[in-house]
Amino acid sequence: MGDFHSLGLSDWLVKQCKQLGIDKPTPVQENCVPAILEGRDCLGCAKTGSGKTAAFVLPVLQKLSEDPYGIFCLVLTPTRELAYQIAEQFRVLGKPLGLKDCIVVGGMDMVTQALELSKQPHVVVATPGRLADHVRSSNTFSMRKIKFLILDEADRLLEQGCTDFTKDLEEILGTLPAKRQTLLFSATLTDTLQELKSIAMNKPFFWESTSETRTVEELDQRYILTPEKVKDAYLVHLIQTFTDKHDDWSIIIFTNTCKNCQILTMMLREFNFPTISLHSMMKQRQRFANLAKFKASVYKILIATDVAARGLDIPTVQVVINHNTPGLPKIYIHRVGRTARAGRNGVSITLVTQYDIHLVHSIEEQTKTKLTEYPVEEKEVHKILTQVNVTRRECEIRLESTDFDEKKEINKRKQLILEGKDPELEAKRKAELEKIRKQKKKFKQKIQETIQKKHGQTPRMKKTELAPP
Ligand SMILES: Nc1ncnc2c1ncn2[C@@H]1O[C@H](COP(=O)(O)OP(=O)(O)OP(=O)(O)O)[C@@H](O)[C@H]1O
Repeated sequence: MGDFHSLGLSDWLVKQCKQLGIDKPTPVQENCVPAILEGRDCLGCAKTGSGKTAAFVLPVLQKLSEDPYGIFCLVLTPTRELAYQIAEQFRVLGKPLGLKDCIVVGGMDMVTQALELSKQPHVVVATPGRLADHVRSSNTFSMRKIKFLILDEADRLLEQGCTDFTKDLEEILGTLPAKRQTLLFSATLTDTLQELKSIAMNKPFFWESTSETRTVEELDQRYILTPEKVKDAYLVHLIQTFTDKHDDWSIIIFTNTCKNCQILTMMLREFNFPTISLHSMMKQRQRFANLAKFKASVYKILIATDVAARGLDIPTVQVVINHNTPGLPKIYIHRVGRTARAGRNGVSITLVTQYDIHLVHSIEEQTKTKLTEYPVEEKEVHKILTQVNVTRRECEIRLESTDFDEKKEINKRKQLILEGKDPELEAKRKAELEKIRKQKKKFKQKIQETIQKKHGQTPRMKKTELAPP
């Protein structure tokens, strides 16, 4: 493995890297940096925590130092927290250049952002929705001369998930020059490769790590098979065990909805665990504040929705717990990738109910790894089961007495109006879809039960002896 000099980077940049403890290039950096410096478009697919951010930040800074102007580079990323993290890397590595950056994300003041954009920063780091708003409403800045377009977590930006970025992306791409370098990075590019190749036009350099597995070797991947009603008792037991044994560990718990995130946070606090949450129903300033407190280890436990699944780089995270089994392998890959980063060790534990076993199988198939059972003293879990479930119910009642659901409804209606849709019609359509979804789920569960009855349990995944109360 060479050093950063041999990749074509200047002394000042190599020195900046050293100051950050970055001495030797990782494979994604070693392969992508020279191609980018040659002027090629680039698609880089490497595992979580492998240094993809520096793989695009370093060559951009090198080129910027040779011909500095603004706006030189635009980085798009799916989440607001990630935009701040990327901007920070640019700022730290680009300090000797006097780099000016501008962060354009939703939930923050638009006028301030417009003012900053008009000052022609070297680098703009943005989430697509808010930048598209600026493109539509303002003519005080131009991206006609940008040299680099970077899509970080590129596959997420192109897929039509719960937040669909494609329209905003189209609008933004329309304001960029055709002659530019386009760099696309993610740990999971393969599903969207064809679409990505059409964005990166001039015969992109494609680099993918050759490893058979799609998760890192340093990650110990575990599961616990549990009935739904015992999940929370397992969670409390796991956290108790980890916090008893390790002073300096941080834990991220992923859950499926904002409401569940809120309830679990309340519940764990009742058990005196230093817990904080991160989800999209929170005000943006609160989101940033909570993340900062977690990063500073003021709180050791972060409960989050998938808004925190991608990109966040917090070295102290030793454990990731999936309170629900992710429905898609790639979500699993990004979630568990919040630990075991940059060569460190880490553990992931996925709580699996009998109805999620097929999801685990498809995760294993995609990641080319086997999850192994996490040993738990079931007697200990039994002891706290009632107390945990009563506490959870109390938290649910407390949350119901607040305007949490109402706020969610208002937010949704606002969003629909902004998208030019009729909230009433949408509600009817959604109710119909929900009915169909429930019927399908029931049918699926019946089939699963019949199969399990016929064939007995999957031998590797024995059902835990604990029964729901
Ligand atoms: N060459 C290097 N040597 C040592 N550490 C590095 C090197 N390059 C980057 N790092 C560090 O590794 C950590 C992970 O890097 P980064 O966040 O860029 O990962 P990533 O590949 O983008 O992961 P994800 O897919 O989760 O977004 C960061 O803390 C970064 O400072």
